[in-house]
Amino acid sequence: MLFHVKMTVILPADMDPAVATKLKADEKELAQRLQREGQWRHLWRIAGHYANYSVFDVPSVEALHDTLMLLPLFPYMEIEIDGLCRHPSSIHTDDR
Ligand SMILES: O=C(O)C[C@H]1C=CC(=O)O1
Repeated sequence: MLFHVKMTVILPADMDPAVATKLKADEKELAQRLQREGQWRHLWRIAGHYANYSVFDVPSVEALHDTLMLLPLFPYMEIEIDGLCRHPSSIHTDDR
């Protein structure tokens, strides 16, 4: 199942910079692993914002929820999710 996910990161203004740096490094490591494994299909920065648009390919809504909760920055994110399905006018036949 494909999901379009918008993640907006809001770090507390008084967060220790060293803690923020570690969280971002851990997040990057997991994000890159999930991309290599194929669950995190797309990851795009939203220009001008500490936010991204992502596409996840996971077996279920529960799997998406569990994956997002693993993200080190999850406690500092606002997340919006839309389920995706094929558009009847799409010319791409190689996707689900
Ligand atoms: O930077 C972000 O958008 C938040 C998060 C998503 C992937 C990652 O490495 O950090």
